[in-house]
Parts: sequence; C-alpha cells; structure tokens
Amino acid sequence: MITTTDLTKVYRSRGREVTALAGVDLHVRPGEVYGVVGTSGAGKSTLIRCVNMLERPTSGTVTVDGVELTALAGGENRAGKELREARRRIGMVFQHFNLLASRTVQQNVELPLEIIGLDRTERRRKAAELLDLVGLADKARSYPGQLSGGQKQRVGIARALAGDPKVLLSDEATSALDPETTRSILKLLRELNQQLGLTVLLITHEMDVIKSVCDSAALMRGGRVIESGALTDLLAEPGSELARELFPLGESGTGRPDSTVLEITFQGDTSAQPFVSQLARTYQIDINILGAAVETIAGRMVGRMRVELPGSHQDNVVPIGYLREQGLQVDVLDPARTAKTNGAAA
Ligand SMILES: Nc1ncnc2c1ncn2[C@@H]1O[C@H](COP(=O)(O)OP(=O)(O)OP(=O)(O)O)[C@@H](O)[C@H]1O
Repeated sequence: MITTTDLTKVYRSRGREVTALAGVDLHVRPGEVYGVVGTSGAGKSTLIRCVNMLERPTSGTVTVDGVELTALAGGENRAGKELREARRRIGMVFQHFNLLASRTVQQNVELPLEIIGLDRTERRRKAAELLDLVGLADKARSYPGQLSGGQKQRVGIARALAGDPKVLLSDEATSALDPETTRSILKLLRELNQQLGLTVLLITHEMDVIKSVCDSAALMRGGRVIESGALTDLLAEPGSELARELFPLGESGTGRPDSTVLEITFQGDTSAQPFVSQLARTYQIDINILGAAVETIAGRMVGRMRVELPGSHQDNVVPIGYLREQGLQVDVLDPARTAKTNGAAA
C-alpha cells in the first residue's frame, strides 16, 4: 500500500547539507498498522512528510495505493492537480492537532470537504458521521478550546478521514497526551484500521506505541532503516534490536560460572507448553529461572524466559536442541553475559 525505494532527503540551508533520509526502503502492506520508531533526529518526520509529499524527496520513489507520487508534478506548496487528488486519499494526523480555534468541531471536520467543494448538506452529513465514528457526536458545536487533548485528537482523526482515505499517516499523534488518553487514541486507530480496512503508518519515539498497536515496525537511525518487519517475525529473529527493546527481560540474574544461560522466546500456542518442567524431567537437570515475562504483542501472546542450565554450552547442546524442536526460539547468551549470540547449536 505504501512503498518507498531508496528514498533520500537532503536539506540544504545556508551552505550546509543535512542528510535526513539516506536511502529508505519501506514496504507497508494494505490493512496493516506500521510503526516507524527511532530517537530524535532519526528522520521519522521527514519520512512521513515525504510519503505524502509535504516534503519533496531529493531522490527515490514514493508509491501510495499504486500511484507513484514522486512522478507527479509539484510538491510542498505547489502541488499539481494529480498530486492534490492523490493526497486526498491520504489522511494525516498531527502531534499538536492543528485545529482551527475559531471554528467549531464540526466546522473543523468540514474544512477538507469545503476545499473539495462538497455542498453544505453533504458536508454536514459527512462530518456528523465522522464525529460519531470517533465518539464525539455530542461535541459538534464545541470549540477546540473547550476540549481535552484526547478529544482534540479525535477531531483531528475525524478531519483526516473526511476524504475517505485508504491510508492514514500519524505523526506522533499521542506524544502530547497522557498515558490513559494515549491508550484510548491508539485503540481508536486500531478500530478504524479494522472497521475501515485503513492502512496506518505512524511514527513514534515510544516503544509502547509500537507494542500496543502495530503489526509491523521499522527502526530508524541516522536516516536509515536499521531493522524492519512484522513484529512476530522480529521477535523470532535472533539478535533483533527491536525485539529486545519491545520485550526487555532486564539485566537481573545473569547466572553462575560454568553454567549456560538461555533466552527462550515463545509465541501463541507454544506458550502453553510446560517446556521447562519437561526439559528438567527428560534430561534430569536442575533448571534455574532467572527472569520471565509474558506480553501481548501485535495481538499475539509472546513470552520470554531466561533460564540457567548447569554446565557449559557444549554440555547442553542436546537439551538446547530439544527446546528448539518444540518450536521455541532459543538464544544462548555468551559466557561473558554481555552480548547475545545465536548459539553454535543453531
Ligand atoms: N527543514 C529542515 N531543514 C534542515 N534540516 C532539517 C529540516 N528538517 C529536519 N532536518 C534535519 O533532518 C534530520 C532528521 O530530522 P527529522 O525531524 O526527520 O527527525 P525525527 O526522527 O522526526 O526527529 P524528532 O523525533 O525530533 O522529530 C535532523 O538532523 C534534522 O535536524
């Protein structure tokens, strides 16, 4: 639904050049919620602004719903007719809502419909329908100043949906909100994604946002995508930085000398298996549990456990193989316990 290929953006100002995007390939599938995460300056805002051509990329392509936007004339303030049409199918939600204070909630939602020349009755009908969809039917006549942050963002979302977009871009939509309101807005985005089949591309600096609402994610650093994919695949990927940040086990309990420490990740049905006790029984070994956590990620139950087996890695090749045969992902922590390795028995 959204594809970027080798996307670069170089800002030039007063003789200085800043490379905000350095060859970004992104592939967002239809109907998924895709999160781009990264620290400040990673290039997230630039990326999302290039996707709807608020910012014209220096090179590379952007294709949304089969239309190559980078091939259309204009950009930024001088979009041509075709680009304006294509943009109408892309909704955008902003961190600071960008509502007009002098207009009522209903008039704010009607704004994009006015711009495309819809008549008054039709505008009212559509705005009422959208406000109902975001749970704000009773606030149509209020002004933005009379609303809470979460309500303002709901108006922003209703306005973004006015052009019946297939794609919704969200630029840190929850960063200005408290944790509870954040949860309710993310829940709304998820509902809209499911009810309307809306593809959502969001950028955030918070792992919790990725964890609670996204199907897939990309980690950006220095204008590049370092890692990307479906969360469930990333969790099964040895050494995945995103997986570790999404699902930290903490540094507590690093095991004793002459022991082997494993990190075991299990998903879905596998999590129900009492694999630790089976392992202990089958191989007559004492297993020490150093840490464990279970969470729901991308709507799937995922667990991670750190366990210690007596003896060296070599001594434990067979039990490790047994765990892998059960469909568990097993990472062997190296003896120094500082870096994770995939383990020689992979
Ligand atoms: N209009 C601009 N002119 C010059 N440099 C810019 C401009 N916009 C962004 N940059 C630079 O491009 C780089 C990427 O910025 P960008 O805002 O895309 O990152 P970000 O990941 O969204 O960060 P944040 O979370 O702080 O918004 C930064 O080094 C930034 O200073």
